[in-house]
Amino acid sequence: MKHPGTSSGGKPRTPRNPAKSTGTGRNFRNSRTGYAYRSKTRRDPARDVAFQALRRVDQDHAYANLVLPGLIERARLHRRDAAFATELVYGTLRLQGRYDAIIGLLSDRDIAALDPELVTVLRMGIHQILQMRVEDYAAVDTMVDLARDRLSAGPAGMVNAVLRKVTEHDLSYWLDAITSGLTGEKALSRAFSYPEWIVWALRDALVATGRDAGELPGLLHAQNRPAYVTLCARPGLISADELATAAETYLDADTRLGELSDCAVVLSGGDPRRLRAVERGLAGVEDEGSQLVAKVLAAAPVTGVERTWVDLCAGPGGKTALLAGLARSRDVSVIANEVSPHRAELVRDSTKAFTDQIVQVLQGDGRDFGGLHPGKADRVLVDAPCSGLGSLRRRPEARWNKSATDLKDLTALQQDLLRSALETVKPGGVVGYATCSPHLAETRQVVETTVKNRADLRVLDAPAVAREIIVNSEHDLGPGPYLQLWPDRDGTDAMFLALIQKKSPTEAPKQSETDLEIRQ
Ligand SMILES: C[S@@+](CC[C@H](N)C(=O)[O-])C[C@H]1O[C@@H](n2cnc3c(N)ncnc32)[C@H](O)[C@@H]1O
Repeated sequence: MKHPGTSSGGKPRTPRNPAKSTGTGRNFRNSRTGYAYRSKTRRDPARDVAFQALRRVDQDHAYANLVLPGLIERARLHRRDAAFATELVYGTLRLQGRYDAIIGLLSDRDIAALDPELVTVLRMGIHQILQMRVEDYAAVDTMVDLARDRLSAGPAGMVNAVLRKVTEHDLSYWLDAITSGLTGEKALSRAFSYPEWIVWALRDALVATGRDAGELPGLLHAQNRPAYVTLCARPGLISADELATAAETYLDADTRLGELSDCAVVLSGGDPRRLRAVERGLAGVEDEGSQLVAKVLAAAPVTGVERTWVDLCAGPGGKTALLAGLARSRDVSVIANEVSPHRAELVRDSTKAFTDQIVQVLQGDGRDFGGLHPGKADRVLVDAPCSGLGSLRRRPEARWNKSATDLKDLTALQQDLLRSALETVKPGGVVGYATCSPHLAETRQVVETTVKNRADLRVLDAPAVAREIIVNSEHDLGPGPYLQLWPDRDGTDAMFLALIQKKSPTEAPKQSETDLEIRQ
């Protein structure tokens, strides 16, 4: 099979593969992840930090993005080493399914019978050899040292033997080897390192949104690449241009403005927390797809004078803060609701640049909100808790922590939250139902089950609303009525948005308008 980003054929690899990617990709000036053999000392600090982080994720089910910064800080890694450790951790986690298949070919024991710490070292080594700009000898030697240091001499010998065999061939050879005899989704699952149920889910979602199943490998590849950090310049507080200038000046980063959201500033690198605008809440880290979801909801047609918007599942508050900026300019206030006390605090922090008159944060179960505040809001956002299959670029371990059975509870919760939102919105108002997952069970099926037989509701054409406000009006957002963004097509997380309007009382309900075709 052909795999994006690899050369064809299974030739023995040259000592240094110029096609190797750092994984950080697209032509920004200051990419600094190139990293060779750092020292001859036993414990290479960057690799040791990566090992510890990977063990915490494996053992304690920790989130890489939460444990890694602390480990980097404690080890006092410099910027280049920190970038190396980050790439090693994220890349190893994403591609561990592929690497486990290679280990399976090279080991005489089943991978489940191997010491998990040894498996971690092997995965790290294979990632450096096949994916990173690290010389083979450096990858092998440092991993042998790490195994000797963290494990013992026996496993170090196995690390040496396995990794040396890996260096004998290039990525293309190994992809052919691990997919030999497999076809279709099984082969894609192996090669691109996804659980098979996710491959099927992404395929079904692609096809349902009018795309070709042949685009699936490109999507899987895109979800394996790290996402650029994107900032949102909150409307009325700072402009995207001002924010970009600040990032270039203080982070020494290259920037580009968004193609979809006029608030978006994409960074080539740098720690955005160091920006005063971020510290003061004038801007925040937020994927362009998430920004677009909030902006499209704010742009949807509603009737009557607007007073209140509600964000039903607000934590940690990225979309609330963007909505607040837009609401302020229209003399509207925002109520942000969040069930988790900790995340409600995060919403307060995200919206600290706005007064209490603009944003009020409540802590409570969103499922009860509609019953408590019926007809309260002109616009309601339900950014529902979901499987997160659309943000795998940012959550490297997520694909391994979720299972298809998790979806049952999630979709029940999503339906309850959507029903509550529909109670909260006043006639003539609009509910935006969003997920950072393209899974059909969490997206259109939730919407279609909920609006079925409700003559008082209509589903609006979300891509049509989006087209009116996106920066590049030529950008193809696919057919409506739902907006489904894709990392490979749009460069965003795979966010979903449905806009549902509650008809105003003067409108005679027409049953045909809600007779959506439900796909089983
Ligand atoms: C996808 S996140 C929302 C992200 C947020 N809109 C943003 O842009 O920062 C979903 C949120 O829903 C919250 N949540 C889960 N169950 C909830 C419930 N029953 N009521 C309200 N919020 C809930 C989660 O704690 C989580 O913070």
